Amino acid sequence: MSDTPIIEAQGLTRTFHLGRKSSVTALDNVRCELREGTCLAVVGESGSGKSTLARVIVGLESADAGTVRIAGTEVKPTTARRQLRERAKLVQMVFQDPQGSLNRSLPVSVTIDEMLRAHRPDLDAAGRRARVLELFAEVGLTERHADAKPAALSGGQKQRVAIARALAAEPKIIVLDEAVSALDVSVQAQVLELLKRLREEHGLSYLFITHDLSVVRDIADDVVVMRHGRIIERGPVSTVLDDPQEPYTKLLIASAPRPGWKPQRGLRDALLGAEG
Ligand SMILES: Nc1ncnc2c1ncn2[C@@H]1O[C@H](COP(=O)(O)OP(=O)(O)OP(=O)(O)O)[C@@H](O)[C@H]1O
Repeated sequence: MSDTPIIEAQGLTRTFHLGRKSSVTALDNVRCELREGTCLAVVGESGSGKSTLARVIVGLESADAGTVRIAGTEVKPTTARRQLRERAKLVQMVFQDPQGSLNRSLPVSVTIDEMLRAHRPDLDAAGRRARVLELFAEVGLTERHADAKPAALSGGQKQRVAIARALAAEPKIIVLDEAVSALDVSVQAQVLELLKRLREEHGLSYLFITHDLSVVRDIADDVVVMRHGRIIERGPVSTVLDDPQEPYTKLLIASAPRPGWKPQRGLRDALLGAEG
């Protein structure tokens, strides 16, 4: 772990105009830092701006104001192939639904092969095949999985393929947007263990978007809490989750399911009305 930021975002603001009179400020003067080799979780209710923050940070979305520096270099949204490739070398994204990067009529290894064609021009077809199998082994899958079509794999296995695909670019950072949210609890725990191991082995840094506080406790070092496009609380996970200062964070924690938890009537209303 280190204190050197690998991502530094400052003053990020993004407003979506929905019509002549209506608009949503998805990001409102957001500042955050991801320290190299650590995992920063971004939590908050649906619509609080988590995905927009992730998309602006990786350059998929533009900001109206503010700057993002990755490994010391400012990144801007671009459609230029060369710049996109350079960006992808630094930062990869894994989404909630791995299906998006898989072609249902082709073996799942094809998605990794495509990534290697883009990022490892030094490899010929045999070299890429060997690397594909190495990457599958790294995420706990076999040659049989590599040659299967998406429909033959479980949700957890498809998410492992998505992680292998991200690793194929040999990035420094992986942005995971609700990447374990669709998995059932035991599969989720296995994928989280895999992510922890890969972080150690490859010295990766994670920006981890989630609404699930138990996942935050499991994998993250630091956390930022978002509400209405703003970061309202930040700090080490144990400080923020064990001793929250903001009423909204307290309600977020109180409303999170845990063993013995019973839903409380009106808690969500209280959450929505809490002062941030
Ligand atoms: N392309 C877009 N066009 C219009 N509004 C958008 C767009 N993207 C996001 N928004 C709005 O910006 C706000 C923040 O959305 P965002 O997806 O970042 O939130 P989130 O915290 O990731 O939510 P969720 O957990 O449901 O994915 C929401 O009000 C959303 O409707």
